[in-house]
Amino acid sequence: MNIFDYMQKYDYEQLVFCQDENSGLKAIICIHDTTLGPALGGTRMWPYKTEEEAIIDVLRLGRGMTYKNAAAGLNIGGGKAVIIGDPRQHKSEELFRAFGRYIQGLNGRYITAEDVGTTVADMDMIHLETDYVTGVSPAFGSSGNPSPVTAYGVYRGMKAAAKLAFGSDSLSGRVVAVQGVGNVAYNLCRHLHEEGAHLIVTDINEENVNRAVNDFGAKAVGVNDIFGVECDIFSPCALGAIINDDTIPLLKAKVIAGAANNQLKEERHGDLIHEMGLIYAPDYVINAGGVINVADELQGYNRERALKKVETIYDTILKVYEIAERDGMPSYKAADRMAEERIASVGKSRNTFLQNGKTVYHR
Ligand SMILES: NC(=O)C1=CN([C@@H]2O[C@H](COP(=O)(O)OP(=O)(O)OC[C@H]3O[C@@H](n4cnc5c(N)ncnc54)[C@H](O)[C@@H]3O)[C@@H](O)[C@H]2O)C=CC1
Ligand SMILES: CC(C)CC(=O)C(=O)O
Repeated sequence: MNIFDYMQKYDYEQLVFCQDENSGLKAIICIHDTTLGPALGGTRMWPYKTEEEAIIDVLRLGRGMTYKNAAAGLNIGGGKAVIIGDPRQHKSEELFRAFGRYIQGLNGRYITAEDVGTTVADMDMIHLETDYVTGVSPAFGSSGNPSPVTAYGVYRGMKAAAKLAFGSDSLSGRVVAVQGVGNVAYNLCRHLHEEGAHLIVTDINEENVNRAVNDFGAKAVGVNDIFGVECDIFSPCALGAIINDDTIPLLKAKVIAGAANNQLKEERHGDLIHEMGLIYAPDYVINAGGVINVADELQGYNRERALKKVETIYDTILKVYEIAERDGMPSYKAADRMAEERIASVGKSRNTFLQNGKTVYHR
């Protein structure tokens, strides 16, 4: 991979490699675009097989955050970080503190939070070294674990998608197939169960499957069977690239609405599901609840205000479909257009000179 060519193609600002021999830290921070504000996005800890795999992941995820934050109406740019390592084996105070010092060194250009493989306890350790971390324990005045709020946003977005597909946003009696019932999807299943939806779930982690079966009466199926089950809504809540050549022909759902980042393996898969008449709630629009919640901390956290904003994901999904219909394009492209237009217009207005006109938040 030619990194500079790729960065130029998608207009990345900065890629930071962090290593600390003492703690074993190997991390990469990606700052994609800070037109709207400091880059905010979580830190993923994952046992990447190669360094290239980690670089590609952080670049894709960081750019996704630019679009997510812009589409959510936040004054926040896009970035992400990855730590190469197994979250079950390689976590330590030294590692997260070393990582926190690298974040502090960026002086607010990048602000972190949780993602797959990291927890509130990890953010607390990062917080020992830097202020530029959100999703820290509520005891510090922070918003805590973003997953339940992400789940609430996905639930709201799923209702909007149901309205578009079925003419009613009620999920009562609807069958929802959920792939991956981890932190976000467990909370999503709770909302769906409370509204009277029927759940079909799968996960590579048996404990997580059993929890959904016991708590919400979900039906469990095998990991490869989830794509082809009879259902109204397919909800991808595990990892990315799950809408692809192998899975699309199996889908029986009319709606795709889930929490996972980067659900489309390639853009053409978004075109394909559009041609098939499926309603697709673009991933970064529907899963913005967590980042809306942690971004609220930058103004002094107010949960009520954050949840009110998360509720608007419902309207944002409807707006994306308005643009899609107006401009005759698939929903994923309409979401990109909406985000890009906002970044371009705010970027233009920032051309006016301001003494000390910094966009970095000081907490
Ligand atoms: N936690 C948050 O607030 C946010 C999460 N997301 C995205 O939502 C997704 C889920 O996030 P979390 O719930 O926090 O992660 P998590 O790690 O708690 O849950 C993911 C679940 O998927 C399962 N899984 C992994 N591969 C699988 C496979 N092939 N088949 C079935 N199950 C599989 C895992 O065992 C786990 O239970 C991720 O893609 C994440 O990037 C996006 C926005 C915010
Ligand atoms: C988990 C969030 C707080 C931020 C993020 O990285 C995301 O939305 O993917």
